Amino acid sequence: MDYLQAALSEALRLYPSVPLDHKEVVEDDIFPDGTILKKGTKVIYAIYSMGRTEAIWGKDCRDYKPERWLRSSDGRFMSEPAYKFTAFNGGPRLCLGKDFAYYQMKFVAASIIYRYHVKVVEHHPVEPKLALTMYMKHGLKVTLQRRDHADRQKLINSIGD
Ligand code: HEM
Repeated sequence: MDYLQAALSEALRLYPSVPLDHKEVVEDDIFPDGTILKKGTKVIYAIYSMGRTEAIWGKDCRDYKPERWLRSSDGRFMSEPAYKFTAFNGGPRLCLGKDFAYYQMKFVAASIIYRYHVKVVEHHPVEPKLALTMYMKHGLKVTLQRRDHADRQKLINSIGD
């Protein structure tokens, strides 16, 4: 489950469901870098871009690497600060459904992987469609091959290896 949590977090880093978010300044303020913010100013922050910024995620920021979320010593999942991994917003308005969303994603992924071998159709174009929430422009075409009982049992036995 640690690896699945890491894989889902890595997918949300590169393809956040909410790609852009905006806030309104409630009273005059100054950002740590000196930017002056007047009351009423609208601030847009690009969650999509932040997930692909080298200064935040390092040289391999464009690569899909679930391992970056796993502690090298024991492979356990390590969360990142909400102001670094902003897919769920941060601070007092952090997504209220974050834990529930992970639970749902893991449940769906585990249920499918338990029953089927999933293979993405070769050369299928995978492109994001930017909107208020992000979609896949052409959906995701996959082939499913049902696992037989012995295969499912093997999968169960391998958990924790
Ligand atoms: C992968 C799934 C999800 C992502 C990426 C996500 C992301 C976000 C983001 C970015 C915000 C902040 C929006 C803003 O700035 O106003 C937010 C707020 C919120 N989300 Fe989610 N969300 C997810 C799933 C869910 C689910 C499943 C629920 C409920 C069961 C939920 C409930 C909420 C609520 C109630 C807020 C408003 C919190 C507040 O303003 O205090 N979210 N979410």
